[in-house]
Amino acid sequence: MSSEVEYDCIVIGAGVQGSFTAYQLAKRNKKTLLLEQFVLPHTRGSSHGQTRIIRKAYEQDFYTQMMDECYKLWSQLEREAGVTLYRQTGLLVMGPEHSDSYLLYKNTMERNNVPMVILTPENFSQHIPNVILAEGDGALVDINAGVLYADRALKTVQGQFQKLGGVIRDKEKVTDITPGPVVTVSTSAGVYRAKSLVITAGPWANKLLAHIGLQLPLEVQKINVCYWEEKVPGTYDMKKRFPCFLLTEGEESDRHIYGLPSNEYPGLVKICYHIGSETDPDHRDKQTDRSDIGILQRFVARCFPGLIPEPAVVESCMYTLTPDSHFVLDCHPAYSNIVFGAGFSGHGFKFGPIIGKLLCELSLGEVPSYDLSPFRIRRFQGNTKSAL
Ligand SMILES: Cc1cc2nc3c(=O)[nH]c(=O)nc-3n(C[C@H](O)[C@H](O)[C@H](O)COP(=O)(O)OP(=O)(O)OC[C@H]3O[C@@H](n4cnc5c(N)ncnc54)[C@H](O)[C@@H]3O)c2cc1C
Ligand SMILES: O=C(O)[C@@H]1CCCCN1
Repeated sequence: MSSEVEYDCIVIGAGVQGSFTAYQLAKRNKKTLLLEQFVLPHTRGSSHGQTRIIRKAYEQDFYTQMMDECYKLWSQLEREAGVTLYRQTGLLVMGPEHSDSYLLYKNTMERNNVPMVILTPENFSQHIPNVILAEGDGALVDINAGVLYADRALKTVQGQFQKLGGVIRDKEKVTDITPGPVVTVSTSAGVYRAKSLVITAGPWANKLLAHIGLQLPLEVQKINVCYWEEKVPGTYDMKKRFPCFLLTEGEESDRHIYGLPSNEYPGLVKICYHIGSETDPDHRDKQTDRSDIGILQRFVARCFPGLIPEPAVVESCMYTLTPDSHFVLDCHPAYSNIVFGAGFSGHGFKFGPIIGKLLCELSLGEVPSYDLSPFRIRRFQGNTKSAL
């Protein structure tokens, strides 16, 4: 079936970034088509699952500063749609008190006046019972951080997009892209044209970019999403405002750990390792490496005495990592009407509303609202393969 309609913009990929981009375009009265290879909703990419962390605690000013507006955009969407998408729990940041990473978090938050509480080893257990702070670790709480209801957020933003007249076509895999002043996009079911194109294909980014002669230095990893059972139900519950937590980066392998309070599966706390194993997104389930689970078991046994140190549920999700873990937001070097957002490196969900706004601005040829230099492809220098 071929369509004669010419769109202002086509967005490829209905994960969190593509859905927010499409929504922003529709808000700007642009005739927009959102294409998705799978039947929605699906669990094969990076945006599925019930919960994600939202926080201002970052090592870099630019992320902390973008989150100012981003919190406002999340609550604007909540009001517009009449749904709850965010719940405040706080985020506990723990790391060796004098390490570079821990100090970067602390200093960035102080510099940007992010509301926080610093916990001493003496008062830690009073505020955070049932967690053991490692010897020599500092601890602080980003007070306004919390949980985003991820699946609900995706459904909401896609619904708002459709209410604004946007068109979603799922179960349509993009198979070819022909650049030009009007871009032609072929799918498994049709051919579409638009003045501009946005590619937000998550782990499939390089497969899509290959059609337009571009390859980015991205690594796709499968993450084992582990849930751990409470010995006494309710000990680490979101309703009791048990916080999300993360360990700051460090040399030791057991530092790349984070968690969210029990919520989606009653009595189960989500605690995961922030490093996965390389995978091909079309063959995700062939990757069966579980070496991270041993690291998590030792951590849970040591620091979370109220949990059974054996995962009760293990699910899968994918990260798309850049070499510096910063996002890619840019225009194609040769075709300025093709823009892309990729490499969200396991921390992009909370930024969805801002990413949507920025990709919308880029696709309309406008000056972006934020300095995009940390996100441009020129930072990869020799790493970007262009066949042009
Ligand atoms: C375990 C885990 C925990 C995380 N925790 C957090 C967190 O706490 N906080 C946070 O902010 N972020 C977190 N993230 C990161 C965040 O979820 C991702 O950065 C974000 O979901 C990336 O969204 P995306 O839209 O880029 O990719 P995706 O959600 O993968 O969307 C891309 C879409 O493009 C579609 N697509 C691909 N190719 C084609 C094609 N040829 N034709 C049509 N459609 C196509 C795919 O099917 C997919 O639906 C986490 C991620 C994981 C995996
Ligand atoms: O984006 C986040 O906030 C989390 C931090 C820990 C790793 C997974 N992503």
